[in-house]
Amino acid sequence: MKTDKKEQTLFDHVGPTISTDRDITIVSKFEEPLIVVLDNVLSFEECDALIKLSEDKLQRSKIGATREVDQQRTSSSMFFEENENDVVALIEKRVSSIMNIPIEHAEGLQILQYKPGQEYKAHYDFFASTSKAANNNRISTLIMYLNDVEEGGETTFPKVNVSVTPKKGSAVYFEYFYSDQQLNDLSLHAGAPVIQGVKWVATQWMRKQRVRS
Ligand SMILES: O=C(O)CCC(=O)C(=O)O
Ligand SMILES: [Fe+2]
Repeated sequence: MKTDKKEQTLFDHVGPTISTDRDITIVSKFEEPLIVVLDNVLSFEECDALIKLSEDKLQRSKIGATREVDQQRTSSSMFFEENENDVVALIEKRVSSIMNIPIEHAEGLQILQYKPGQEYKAHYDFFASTSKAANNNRISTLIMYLNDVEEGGETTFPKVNVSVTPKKGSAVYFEYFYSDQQLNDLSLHAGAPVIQGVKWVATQWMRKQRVRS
């Protein structure tokens, strides 16, 4: 007999809200792989501050171990250093409680900007098992939306038919640390092309082991 027992998840919050220094609302949940839409993750002031702090530092996004510019990802981006300023420090703390992973496992917060026509084609956030980075692989992601997008720019999970519309201050969380690799493979996702307006997001990736001292 096949037992459909669900696998343990990293995200362990129960009930409709997560209490951090802000009360974060759980808007919706897709169960396996776990994909959670969250509201009230960032204040509008924090969204504006992150955009302002990163605006002058944006560069064409690079991907993979070779850090090459690629058609896969046409956005512009930058990384904050850990604890780079008070806004980032407070957000990192909050994000760590949402993701239920110690801050020492967090990569630097990444800011992405997409203009009309720009996108991030379907990909996995974890590194291929053949890659050196897989020794301390990513296990979960939180994508925070820093503005409303006029048209387009949804985060889509094509294998499970989930689509999340950017909304200023809200976020989508997902994880891919299941022992069943088939579940991890369902976390394939994309940033759909922006049609009208600009899209800004902040992405937090967590690693299995610590990356900060
Ligand atoms: O922009 C998006 O909606 C997706 C971003 C993303 O997948 C990432 O930063 O890894
Ligand atoms: Fe991603």
